[in-house]
Amino acid sequence: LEDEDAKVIPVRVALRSRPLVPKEINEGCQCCLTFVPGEPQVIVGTEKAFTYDYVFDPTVEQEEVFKTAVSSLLSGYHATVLAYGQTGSGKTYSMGGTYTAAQEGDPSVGVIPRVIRKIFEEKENATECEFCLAVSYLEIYNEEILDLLSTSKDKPALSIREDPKDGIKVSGVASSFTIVRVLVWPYMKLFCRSWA
Ligand SMILES: Nc1ncnc2c1ncn2[C@@H]1O[C@H](COP(=O)(O)OP(=O)(O)OP(=O)(O)O)[C@@H](O)[C@H]1O
Repeated sequence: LEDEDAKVIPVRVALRSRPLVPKEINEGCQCCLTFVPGEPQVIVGTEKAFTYDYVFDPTVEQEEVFKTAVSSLLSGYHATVLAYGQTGSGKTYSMGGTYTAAQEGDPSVGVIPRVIRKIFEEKENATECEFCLAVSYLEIYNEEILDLLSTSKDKPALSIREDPKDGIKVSGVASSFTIVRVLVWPYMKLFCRSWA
């Protein structure tokens, strides 16, 4: 990397605030954040201001979150979308963790199904390229790595290793598939079931 490139931080942080859910409205809860129009800034209470790379207020829809967070999906870089937040804050909703095929085309669809759709659209357009697609699905819980696509009843904990040639690898991950889009949706169902 050139000196200038080395300074670029390859992590962008977006804050998403979800709308109040019916239970909160019934209990008389109120939003304690103020959003600064045109600025990626949020004010907590009256004076504590925080600035992020992006701020999505409660009116922002899934499409905009996806476009912003995953804009350069096929630009040739490894990419990670990490949802972080307290329980009930909207991680599963944002990531699309409750996806069902009946939701196809609905504005409420989250990041993961949108990424899958986008990859297959781009693949169909780039007829001059050869693609190899694979998917695996791991959960890290209590410092154990589990393969959520494993069909065995007692999922064995997997270990993570660093390979000098291939980098970080989870050994023993049995569930990598080459896939065509029609086969992804059953896996999405399996993802969402495992998540629940
Ligand atoms: N942007 C949003 N618009 C509308 N409803 C939302 C939004 N984000 C979250 N919700 C709703 O808020 C509730 C909690 O969201 P969700 O289950 O995604 O939280 P979570 O962070 O995954 O929680 P947990 O860590 O407990 O699994 C759900 O009913 C979800 O549908």
